[in-house]
Amino acid sequence: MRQDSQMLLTPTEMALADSAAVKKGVPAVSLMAAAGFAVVEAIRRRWSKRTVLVLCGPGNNGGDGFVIARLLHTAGWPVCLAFHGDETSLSKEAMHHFKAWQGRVETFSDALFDGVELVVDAMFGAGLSRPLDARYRDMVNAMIARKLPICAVDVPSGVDGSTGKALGEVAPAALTVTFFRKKPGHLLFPGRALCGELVVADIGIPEQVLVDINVQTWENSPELWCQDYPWPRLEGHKFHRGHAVVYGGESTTGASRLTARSALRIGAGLVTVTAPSRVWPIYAASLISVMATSLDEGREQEAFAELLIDARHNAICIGPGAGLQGEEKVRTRHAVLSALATKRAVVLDADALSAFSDDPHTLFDAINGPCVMTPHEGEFVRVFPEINNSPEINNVHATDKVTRARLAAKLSGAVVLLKGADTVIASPDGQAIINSNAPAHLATGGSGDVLAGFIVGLLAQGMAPFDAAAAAVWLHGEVANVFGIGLIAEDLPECLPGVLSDFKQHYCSTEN
Ligand SMILES: NC(=O)C1=CN([C@@H]2O[C@H](COP(=O)(O)OP(=O)(O)OC[C@H]3O[C@@H](n4cnc5c(N)ncnc54)[C@H](O)[C@@H]3O)[C@@H](O)[C@H]2O)[C@@H](O)CC1
Ligand SMILES: [K+]
Repeated sequence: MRQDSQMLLTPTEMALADSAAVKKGVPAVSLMAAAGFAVVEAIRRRWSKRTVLVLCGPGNNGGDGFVIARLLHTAGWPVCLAFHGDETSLSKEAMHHFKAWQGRVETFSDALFDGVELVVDAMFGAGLSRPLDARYRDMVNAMIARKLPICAVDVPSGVDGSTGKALGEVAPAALTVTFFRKKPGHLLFPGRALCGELVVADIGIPEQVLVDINVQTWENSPELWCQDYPWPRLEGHKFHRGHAVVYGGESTTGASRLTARSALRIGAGLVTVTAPSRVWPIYAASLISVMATSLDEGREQEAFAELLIDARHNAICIGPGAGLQGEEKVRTRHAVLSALATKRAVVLDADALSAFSDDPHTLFDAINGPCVMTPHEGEFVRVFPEINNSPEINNVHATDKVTRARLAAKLSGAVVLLKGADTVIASPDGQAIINSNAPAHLATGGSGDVLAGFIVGLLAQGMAPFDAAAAAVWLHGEVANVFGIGLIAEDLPECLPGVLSDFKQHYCSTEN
């Protein structure tokens, strides 16, 4: 996966990009000037001339602040610049711009905010390595108390650009201007909420610097996977579009029915729900284009395994409504192991994951083929308890969602889709995608069942697990955006066709 435009750079990777640009002949002073210029442009597009306070920290984030103060002053804005740090430790480029500032340099104090209408937060960016020292913290608290609009340079001070974690109190920005590429911390919560509107500015770093940086994290977008999207082909027929099997349980039958319908809507040629014979009539009476197969009473496990002997059943989803009570749990576990033994594409969601909370390694050992796991945070903790105690993540910078999902993928051998407002999809080879298009109203009962259905439907059509997971998550979010408030899970598959045709028109212009 190379899609340069969607790459997310960690602060360390951004520093590599920065120094590679300097090696290629772009002076560091110019990069800083361009960064400051971009922030001023963004400010002037959003706010009319007003009194501005620019708070500058000790590193290059503060250096950008010196440029911003100078350019706003030149444009006739009333500007107050305050700096806290050791002047003699400024980098060469920051010193250059510090000297170019002709006005007064104020020391940090609460009184600075009097009469101010906009604050530029240029205290800390990529170089933040620990919670803020007291003087900076006081300014952050003052910003929070005054409720003034804030434009943050690179990230709101206190947000870790790599993890999105807040190292202490953070004043939320109305606008954040970052440079060259977004950082993971702009998309991961709470960072995402603290950034406000996010602008990415070109500051003259040549794109070629990315070739030597082994970027492993992307923002989800159709550009990452639209080339491999399995559109129906004229010469194809339903058997070419795969046959998904969805394991149906006894008590919550709606969940697997939603999954099955979603798999069909996203284009699987055939979808079968299997159900114990006792409850089969419920499925049979309520499903039309989805088929319902009855598993004989007393030999459900064998019957499910026998069904899977037919290799045309090329993608299997277990979890939604599968059941965890008594015998049901035994059957759920057995179904998971039978499905994995086929080495065909398998989606494991909800109960299929929780059923292995006592012995997750039994599950991991069985994964030897294409597999996508879709835990939410609670299920993740149950299935990957060791990750939460791992020494590898035993520091504040690493306990983020991307790191945990990556470790889980490596440990299990499956693509791990860790759900939430900032869903992360990680592959065992270390690649990770952060999703950013999900609206708040997507958090509704059954929406996870639909997501599992979208994934298994794409797997049935031959899409690779990492791409299928990313595509399903993006389409899921997009459908919710298009439908809007009032959405219930049933609406998701019904609203998918319109979203699919818009997506096809936008991203897949050549006919298949
Ligand atoms: N990397 C790039 O390509 C570019 C970076 N630029 C700016 O440079 C910034 C990164 O600069 P730096 O690496 O100097 O990082 P910062 O400016 O974020 O801060 C680093 C400095 O703060 C100190 N520090 C860290 N945590 C502290 C704390 N809690 N309390 C007190 N001091 C603390 C460090 O010892 C170091 O002196 C970016 O965020 C961006 O704003 C721009 O100038 C444009 C180009
Ligand atoms: K900042």
